[in-house]
Amino acid sequence: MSEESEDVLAELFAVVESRKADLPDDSYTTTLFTHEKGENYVLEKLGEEATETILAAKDGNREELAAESADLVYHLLVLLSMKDMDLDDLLAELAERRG
Ligand SMILES: N=c1c2ncn([C@@H]3O[C@H](COP(=O)(O)OP(=O)(O)OP(=O)(O)O)[C@@H](O)[C@H]3O)c2ncn1[C@@H]1O[C@H](COP(=O)(O)O)[C@@H](O)[C@H]1O
Repeated sequence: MSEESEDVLAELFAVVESRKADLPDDSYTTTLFTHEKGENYVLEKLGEEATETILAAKDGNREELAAESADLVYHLLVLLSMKDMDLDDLLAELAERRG
C-alpha cells in the first residue's frame, strides 16, 4: 500500500471518529452509529456491501467493483470504530503478515 493510500484511509477513519464523537444530524455515518438496530445494522450493511462487491466482480465491471469495494471498506472502518478499535489495529495486522 502506498503512503498516499494509507493517508486516504487514515483521513477517512478520522472523519468516522469525528462523526462518532459529534453525531451531526446530516451525516450518513451518524445514522450507522445511532441506528435502532445498533451494531447489527452496520453488520447487515457490511454483508450487503460484500455481496454487492462479489456481484460487481462477477460482472467484470471494474468501476463498479472499485465503487462497491469502497463502500465495503468504509463500512468496515465504521465497524472498527464502533468496536473502539483503531485503524492501526488493522494496518498492524496486515503489516505483520508481510513476508
Ligand atoms: N466513504 C463513505 C461512504 N461509502 C458509502 N457510503 C454510504 O453508504 C451507503 C451505502 O448504502 P447502499 O449501497 O445500501 O445504498 P443506499 O440504498 O443509498 O443505502 P441505504 O438506504 O440502504 O442505507 C450510501 O448511502 C453511501 O452514501 C458512504 N458514506 C460516507 N463515506 C465517507 O464518510 C464521510 C462522511 O460522510 P457523512 O457521515 O455522510 O458526513 C464522507 O465524506 C465520505 O468520505
